[in-house]
Amino acid sequence: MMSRSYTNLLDLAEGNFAALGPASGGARRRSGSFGMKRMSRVMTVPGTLSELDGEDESEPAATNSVASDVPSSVSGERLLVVSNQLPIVARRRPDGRGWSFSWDDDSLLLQLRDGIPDEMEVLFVGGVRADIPLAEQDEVSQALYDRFRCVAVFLPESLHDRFYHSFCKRQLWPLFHYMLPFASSASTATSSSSSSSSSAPPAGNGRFDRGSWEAYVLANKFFFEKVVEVINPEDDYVWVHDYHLMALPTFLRRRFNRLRIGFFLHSPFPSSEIYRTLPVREEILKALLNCDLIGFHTFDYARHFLSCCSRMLGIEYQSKRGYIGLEYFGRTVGIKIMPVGIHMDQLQAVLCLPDRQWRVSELQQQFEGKTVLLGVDDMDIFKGINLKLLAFENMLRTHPKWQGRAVLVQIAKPVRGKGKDLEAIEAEIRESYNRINGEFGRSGYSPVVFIDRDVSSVEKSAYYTIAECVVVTAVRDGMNLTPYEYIVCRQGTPRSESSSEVTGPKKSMLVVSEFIGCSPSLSGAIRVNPWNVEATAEAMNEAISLSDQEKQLRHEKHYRYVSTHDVAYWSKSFIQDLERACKDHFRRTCWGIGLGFGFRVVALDPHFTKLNMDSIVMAYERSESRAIFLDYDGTLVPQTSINKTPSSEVLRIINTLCSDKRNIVFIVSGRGRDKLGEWFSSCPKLGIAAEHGYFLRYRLSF
Ligand SMILES: O=P(O)(O)OC[C@H]1O[C@H](O[C@H]2O[C@H](CO)[C@@H](O)[C@H](O)[C@H]2O)[C@H](O)[C@@H](O)[C@@H]1O
Repeated sequence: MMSRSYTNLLDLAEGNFAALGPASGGARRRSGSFGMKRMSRVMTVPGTLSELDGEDESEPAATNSVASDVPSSVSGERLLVVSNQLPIVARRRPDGRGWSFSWDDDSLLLQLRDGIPDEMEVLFVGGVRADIPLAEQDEVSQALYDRFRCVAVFLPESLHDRFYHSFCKRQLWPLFHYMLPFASSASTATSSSSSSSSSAPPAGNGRFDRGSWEAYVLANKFFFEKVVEVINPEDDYVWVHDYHLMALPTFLRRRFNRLRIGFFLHSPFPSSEIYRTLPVREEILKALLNCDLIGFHTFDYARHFLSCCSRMLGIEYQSKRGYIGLEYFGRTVGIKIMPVGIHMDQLQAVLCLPDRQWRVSELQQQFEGKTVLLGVDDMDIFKGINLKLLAFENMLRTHPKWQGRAVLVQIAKPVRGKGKDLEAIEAEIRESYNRINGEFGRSGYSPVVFIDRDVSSVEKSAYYTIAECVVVTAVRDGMNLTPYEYIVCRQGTPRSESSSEVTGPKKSMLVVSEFIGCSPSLSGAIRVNPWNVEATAEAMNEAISLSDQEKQLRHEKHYRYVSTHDVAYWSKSFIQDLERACKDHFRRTCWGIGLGFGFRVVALDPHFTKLNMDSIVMAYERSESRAIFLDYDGTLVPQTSINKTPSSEVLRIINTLCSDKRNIVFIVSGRGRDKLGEWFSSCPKLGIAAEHGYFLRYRLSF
């Protein structure tokens, strides 16, 4: 059953969110991208296109837009990459005056440019990972646009808090990783938000909170406004990333009916049994369906999404020649399954750095005579770090030969979104490694080396190089690129361009959770259910005990895959499919209908035209004999009406039509003959085709 569509985007568009406080000046500005009106690609036939169709041209001229002075971009296709955060590192200048910016080379969003055709300019729209004071935001925006073609989105602090920390991190992120809030959560705990439109107390422990949802939608609108500042709707592609921005496609589609929009979800998409607990489940599905292409890392995530569309919206998918599509009001929404990869050149460049070799030697000395198992994870609640420690402890106990010989090095990268749950897990982890080191450690031997700080890429790659096995025990993870990085580091790189000698050991072993996105791609890994501590312990033992030949074979297989399915391969494939999904866009007749999240674009093949009222009236008046077939539900009574009985007004109109001797009027319906006969007993000149025509009642009188 469908839930009530709660938030009306039109309200939001009017800024009707009193409780969220005023928006920042910059983001409230409505500015168009260019001060010129552009020729439409579609030649419209008078009277056949909806009046709403002109929305694309409705943007006012640029005012205060960062892009208002960039006419050169008017021609040529561009890609706008929209994400919660820009691929930019921001640092306060040492003298405290102003900021310095650089590209974030580790950002996948930056790396994806390698798969984009050279002639396509890439622009980024997103937040800045630093607290830029309001007074400096305009200057920062201009600098980021001029130097990096990055369009900064600044959210007011309280909105950002509710959008990111409350709705994204406490509601969507856990749910998408299969963690349901407790049904009986107390109202005291974690959420700092208050609902602007609900009388329920603020939700604790991740229970759905309307105020946070409203903040999420409003934050998405801030991103939308920034896109509007720079977009050329007829030339640009927009590629939206991840779960933070799932409402954005609806804002974009409302304004630009024919815009080419892709979306990629980096997190898992959960089973429909989990997803359907989300009170705004239909709203989010419908918003995503305003895209042209929706991408997932794995077949399972896509399958879950498709079954949600089927069960919650009644939309079925079709698969043709290897492409999966959902028919949505005349548009086909493509589904793309393509796991992301790593940036080969960048990683190989790190492998060539001189200080890396030095660090590798240092680590080799430190762990001489030991077998190193390695974990590299973000410190978040789904990475299963404690499960890994428990499995390692179990291995040391059940295979005592490893005591004094095996070391688990665990790198735990701190994350931005802290929370109560994370603190509890950190305490649990600490307790585990202290216990293991207490029980099995001895002078010169610490079985667990725990590194809870961000390590440089040089240092990380050095650890990968000396590790005999990488272990990933995440209980859920969208993709997880740790195994890929490890494989490339173990392969090493030619010492010089003229030599084929390699610096890596060219053998590797992986123990990976079956609940992470990279697992299906790594057929040589030992897959484990991380909740099964004993089985994971056995897998660790097996991995480090295998012969070198076996480790080499598995390594080679993985390396072949990882090196050919890199980040450029992923983005190129996505953009190609997006182009393909949109190839008919500008040929089609389309118009927007529906309010709030019910908004969608109805698209028609150009051979269809919309009925013109004047021509119908003229044809009616001219004709000598007419056959009139009327559907019942949705035609004579509204689809949504609970009372399905025809109104007296409907009966009167039908009798008027029937009384004209030139008319033969029929109701054609799937409804039963008894009910239709009863409802239209006062229309003796009306014909009825009941039960899809299986039963016919011809007119009773002339
Ligand atoms: O913490 P957030 O700002 O909400 O971002 C979530 C995570 O995003 C990135 O990870 C996600 O994308 C990766 C690449 O597709 C995928 O491997 C991973 O499974 C996803 O969760 C980012 O790498 C993480 O650091 C963020 O925590």
